[in-house]
Amino acid sequence: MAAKFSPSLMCMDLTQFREQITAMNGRADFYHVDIMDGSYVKNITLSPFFIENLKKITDVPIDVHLMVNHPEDIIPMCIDAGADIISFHPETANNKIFRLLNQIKDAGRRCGVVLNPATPADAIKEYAHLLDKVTVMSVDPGYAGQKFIPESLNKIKQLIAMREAHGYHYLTEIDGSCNEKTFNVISQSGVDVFIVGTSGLFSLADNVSDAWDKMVDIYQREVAA
Ligand SMILES: O=C(CO)[C@@H](O)[C@H](O)[C@H](O)COP(=O)(O)O
Ligand SMILES: [Co+2]
Repeated sequence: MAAKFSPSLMCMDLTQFREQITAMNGRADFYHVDIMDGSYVKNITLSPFFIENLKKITDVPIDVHLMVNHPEDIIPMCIDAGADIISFHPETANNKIFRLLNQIKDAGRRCGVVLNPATPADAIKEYAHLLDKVTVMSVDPGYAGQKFIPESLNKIKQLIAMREAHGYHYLTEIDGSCNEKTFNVISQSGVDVFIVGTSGLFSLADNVSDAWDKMVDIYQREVAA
């Protein structure tokens, strides 16, 4: 399967919201929307209000990454705002994981979980059959621009092996510091989706179309190397 790219929109230039989204609409496989509560992680970024406005100018699937202590409070807002895929951190929902995954699925949306660098792959084994996507964090959650954690690559390989062994259908995805320095090692893990933020995409050029072309060139050069 060819690599899929999902720009992390907390890293976009919000002064150019419409221009950047229009330029990426024919190119992005998903839009990654980080929602934080200032408590689970000490940062606050995008919101259901952002999703609602994004939805007006795109058909690209909107993929929400919830970094919040109470995903049950935010999931209904994301569904109402038009999110297509909703993922949360399993540590924040251990006493309600089946209820939340089924709530997302019953609304006709896709569901996923996001694994912190310290959370093992087999944490998902009781509900892996329900998941449409598993995201592996390759930085501790909360901020853009952090250093890549190479231990995350083995987890992706384990998730792919579990998928093959049991016939699960989830996509695998990596979030954190996907860029020129890491594209090659990440691609060797077999991951399906790369989330690209400041270092991998938005900092490459002022114009996001040029930045996208550069990113693809860099990816092809690094992965072929
Ligand atoms: O969830 C997060 C951070 O908690 C990510 O989605 C970042 O938005 C992304 O990793 C930024 O990209 P980099 O700056 O790491 O390249
Ligand atoms: Co994220």
